[in-house]
Amino acid sequence: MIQRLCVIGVGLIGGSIACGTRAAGEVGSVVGVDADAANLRAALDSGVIDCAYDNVAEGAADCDLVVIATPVGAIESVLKALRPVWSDSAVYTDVGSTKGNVIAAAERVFGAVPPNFVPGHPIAGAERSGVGAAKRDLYAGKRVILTPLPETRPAAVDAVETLWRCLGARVSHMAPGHHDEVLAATSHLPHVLAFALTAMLGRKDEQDEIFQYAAGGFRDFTRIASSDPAMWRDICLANSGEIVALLELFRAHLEIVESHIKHRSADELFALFTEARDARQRFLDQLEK
Ligand SMILES: NC(=O)C1=CN([C@@H]2O[C@H](COP(=O)(O)OP(=O)(O)OC[C@H]3O[C@@H](n4cnc5c(N)ncnc54)[C@H](O)[C@@H]3O)[C@@H](O)[C@H]2O)C=CC1
Ligand SMILES: O=C(O)C(=O)Cc1ccc(O)cc1
Repeated sequence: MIQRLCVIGVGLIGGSIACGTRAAGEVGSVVGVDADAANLRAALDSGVIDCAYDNVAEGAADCDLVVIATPVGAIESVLKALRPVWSDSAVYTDVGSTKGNVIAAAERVFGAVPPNFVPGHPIAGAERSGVGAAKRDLYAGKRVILTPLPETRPAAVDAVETLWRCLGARVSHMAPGHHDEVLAATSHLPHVLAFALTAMLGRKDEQDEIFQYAAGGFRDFTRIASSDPAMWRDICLANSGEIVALLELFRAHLEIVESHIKHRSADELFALFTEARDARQRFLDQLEK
C-alpha cells in the first residue's frame, strides 16, 4: 500500500496512474504537481488527486512514491527541483518514452543515478493529452518496461513493479539503450511518419480539399498524428540517433517500393506486400499471447 503518492505531471499518463491506484485501493492519498494551472485544477475538481501543488519540491516532500510523468524534455528540470527534498526512504520513477536521456539527466543532476530512482515506460497511451483523457484502466493488460541500472536498489524496483502490477500491467526489464532502439522502431518512427504524411497532405489539402475524400485507412494511419506536438518534439530530440538511423533505412525501403511501382514490377510488389502482411499477422498473433 502506498501511503502518499506524488504524481508530477497529472496528464493522460500521470492522471491514469493516480485514478488507477485509487480504484485498486492501493493508495492513501495522491498529491498532484503540474505546471499547467487549469489542468491541475481539473485534476483536483475531478477527484483524480487529493491535493495540488505547482511547486515540485513542496508536492514531493513526505511522499513515499514519486512518479515523474512530464514530457521527457522537462524531466531534467524536475529532477533538479527534486534534488533538495530527495529522500533516501522514498522511491522515485518516471514514465518517459525514452530512457537514455532520462538516465543521462539523472547523472547530470545527481552525479550518478540515485539507487532509489527506477526509470520506467508504460507501453500504453493514446493520442490524447491532459487529465481529461486519463482512465483508471489504461494499463490493464498492457506492458511496462523498467530499465534499472546495476546500482538500482532491488527494493526500489520491487516497489515500482508493485505499482504497475496493481494497475494490471505486465512488467519487463530491459537495458536502457536496447529500450530506446526497440521503441524507436515500433513507436517513434511510426509517429514521425504519421506526422510527416499528414503535414504533407495538409499542405495539399489547402489547394485540393483532399481530406473530404479520405477513407478509414487514412484515419487509421494518421490517428497518431493527433498526438501532442510538444511531447513528440521532446521524444525525437531525446532519441534522435536511433530515429535518424531508422529513417535512413525506411527511405531506402521506400525507394525500393517506388522503383517497383515505376518499373511495373508486379511480382516484386506482390512479394513485398505479402511480406508486410505476414509480418503484421505475426504482430497481431503475439498481441494475443
Ligand atoms: N501519451 C502517451 O500515450 C504516452 C506518454 N508517455 C510519456 O509520458 C509522459 C507524459 O505524457 P502524457 O501524459 O501523454 O502528457 P500530458 O501532456 O497529458 O501530461 C503531461 C503533464 O505534465 C505537465 N508538465 C509539463 N512540464 C512540467 C513541469 N516542469 N513540472 C510539472 N508539470 C509539468 C503538463 O502541464 C501536463 O499536464 C511523457 O514523458 C511521455 O513521453 C509514455 C507512454 C505513453
Ligand atoms: O497512441 C498510441 O497508439 C500510442 O502509441 C501511444 C504511446 C505514445 C508514446 C509511448 O511512449 C507509448 C505509447
